[in-house]
Amino acid sequence: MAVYTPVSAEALTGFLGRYDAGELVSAKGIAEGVENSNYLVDTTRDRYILTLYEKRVSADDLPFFLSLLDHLAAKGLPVPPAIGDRGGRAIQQLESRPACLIRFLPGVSLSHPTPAQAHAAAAMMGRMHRAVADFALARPNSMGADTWRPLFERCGSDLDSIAPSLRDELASGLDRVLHAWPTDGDRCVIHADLFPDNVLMRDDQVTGLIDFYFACTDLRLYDLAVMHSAWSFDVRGERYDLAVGRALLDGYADSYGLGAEERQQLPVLAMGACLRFALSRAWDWLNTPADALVTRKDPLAYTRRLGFYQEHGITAFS
Ligand SMILES: Nc1ncnc2c1ncn2[C@@H]1O[C@H](COP(=O)(O)OP(=O)(O)OP(=O)(O)O)[C@@H](O)[C@H]1O
Ligand SMILES: N[C@@H](CCO)C(=O)O
Repeated sequence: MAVYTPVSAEALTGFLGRYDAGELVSAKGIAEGVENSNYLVDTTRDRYILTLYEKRVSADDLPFFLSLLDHLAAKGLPVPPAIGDRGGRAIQQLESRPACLIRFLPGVSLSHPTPAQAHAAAAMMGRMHRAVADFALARPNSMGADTWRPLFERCGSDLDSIAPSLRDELASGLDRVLHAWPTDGDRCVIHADLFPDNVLMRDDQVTGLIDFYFACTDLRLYDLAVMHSAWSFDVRGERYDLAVGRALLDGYADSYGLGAEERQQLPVLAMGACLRFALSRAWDWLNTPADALVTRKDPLAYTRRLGFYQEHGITAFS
């Protein structure tokens, strides 16, 4: 569960006192998520999400993320902006961590998306890519292709303690993908982590896109490739769901467009996405203390997907 930083009732009451947000009624740690500490906060006025930013989110990046959320919300996308206190400040300190009070969005996080849900979510991604066309800020991808080999080297031979030959498998994947990585192609601000658990839905309607803390400027289609790798497989990465995979591409094509040449780039972009998540999960696997409250995510679920894309290439996207 992702509650790294406990928040005392006294500290939370003091924090809420800076806002026109009513009096504290209850606060519960949210089990989902691995990156930040999240609480569901009910007050006499409304329901909010309280996020305390942990290891991977730098306080220096928060203005970028919050401006992006404001920009998208102003364009009518269902994203959760941070709330300003009485002085208009959205970024606070709480229990010695940067913290924001965030608008609560309705809906439930998906665990097993249907094709109709995949279609709606990918169409929303396409809307998001259109909506950032006039967003002025940029942020390099802190988990972009240029970071994968250094991260692989930092994991070192310990990778083979996760699974025999994992190091060799990732090494050959990196050689293959980095050699073929596109140097051209549309770039824009992307979400970069649009997993099913970062989309809130009611039936087949998207009610929220959340967790923008990897958002960055990178290849636009890499965002779709991340989504394809995250949505189109069972959790262990063993079974590919053709109907969901197709629905993602159709949904994106309907709202943004997807040319034949662009489709050709998807296999290498998806293999890159697999390396990115296999490596970040492997790093966490090797570096999460045994007594941590967070559930480690399985890196092998992404090496299996990598194997699938290597085997099937463009046929996975037709
Ligand atoms: N604005 C919101 N409205 C409603 N629920 C939310 C909101 N933000 C977060 N949540 C809930 O909190 C959970 C964890 O949030 P989030 O995914 O942002 O955490 P994280 O630690 O950054 O996760 P991740 O592992 O996906 O990077 C979500 O799955 C969702 O259930
Ligand atoms: N969505 C990521 C966690 C954030 O990097 C994963 O499932 O590995």
